[in-house]
Amino acid sequence: MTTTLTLPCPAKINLFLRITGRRADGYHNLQTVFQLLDYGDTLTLTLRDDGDIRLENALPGVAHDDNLIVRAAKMLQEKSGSTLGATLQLEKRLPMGGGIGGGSSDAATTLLGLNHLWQCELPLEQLAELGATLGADVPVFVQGHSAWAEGVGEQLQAIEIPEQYYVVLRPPCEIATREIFLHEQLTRNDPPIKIAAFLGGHLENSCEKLVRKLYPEVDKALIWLNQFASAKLTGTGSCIFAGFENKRQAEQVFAQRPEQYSGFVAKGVNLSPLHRALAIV
Ligand SMILES: C[C@](O)(CO)[C@H](O)COP(=O)(O)OP(=O)(O)OC[C@H]1O[C@@H](n2ccc(N)nc2=O)[C@H](O)[C@@H]1O
Ligand SMILES: Nc1ncnc2c1ncn2[C@@H]1O[C@H](COP(=O)(O)OP(=O)(O)OP(=O)(O)O)[C@@H](O)[C@H]1O
Repeated sequence: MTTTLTLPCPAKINLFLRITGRRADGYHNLQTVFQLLDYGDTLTLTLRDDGDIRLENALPGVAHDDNLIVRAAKMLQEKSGSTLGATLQLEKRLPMGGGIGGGSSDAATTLLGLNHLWQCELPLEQLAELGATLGADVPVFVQGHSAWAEGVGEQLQAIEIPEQYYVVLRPPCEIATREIFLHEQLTRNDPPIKIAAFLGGHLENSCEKLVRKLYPEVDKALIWLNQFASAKLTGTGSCIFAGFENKRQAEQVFAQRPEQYSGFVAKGVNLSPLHRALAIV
């Protein structure tokens, strides 16, 4: 029986983001394409038979019980009726408040990892539904495929995207998703498009104009990266990205970045590294 698993929590970028309306509960209906990346956090999950859920390393500013990893584990315990517990160790690489889905991906890896260790055998659809209550980006990480998404990101259609290398830069600021979605100047009336429009053209992120205005550091970073390739905001920021045909080109651009930008180079992948590791295809 497996008692320990070490699993990836990949990042995502939104290749474009349209906001098509606002629901009665205040959440926004979106159209986006989630591109999964082969870079992210790493989570080690070890079985405990006393039922406790213990995350060993705290994140700055996040209380133990508020961490999405702990919340996901407790939720699965409750839904599955399992009496088992887990010790969890997180190696955090993804910047928080970056629009690259770090917290959501950690939660998804927790759900899939514990589903396996505790032998709950809940199907991915049910785990995605559970995950959606923790964060709008959890379902795509649970389903594990780059996807066209609608609704608040839970209506997913897996798609194959030509694999490219991305430079992802993190300007020196953190942006709360909530702040952008609550802002009165956010564009909320993008006409809905069909998937063919994405496949055939160049689409924008509807949060970008507002984020550039509120966060001049993001504006500056986009101007810098745009010298090399078309650069865009992911999610509600603060990270930005640009795609390149090969790893060498991406690494050359990344190496020239001004020192105030952190970030990474990653390959866009259609199948999640998590699903590859768990051999769920
Ligand atoms: C912008 C995206 O990153 C695109 O992938 C996601 O939709 C955001 O997902 P997330 O960070 O998991 O967001 P959540 O933690 O679910 O929501 C944070 C806050 O953002 C607002 N929110 C979020 C998603 C959405 N479709 N509409 C919203 O209005 C809500 O005020 C919510 O309280
Ligand atoms: N395991 C976790 N990792 C990161 N953030 C977490 C975690 N658990 C709780 N949080 C909280 O969630 C907030 C959002 O974190 P996250 O890294 O997912 O932001 P994001 O990259 O903007 O996400 P998204 O792309 O989904 O908008 C953090 O500021 C933090 O307070």
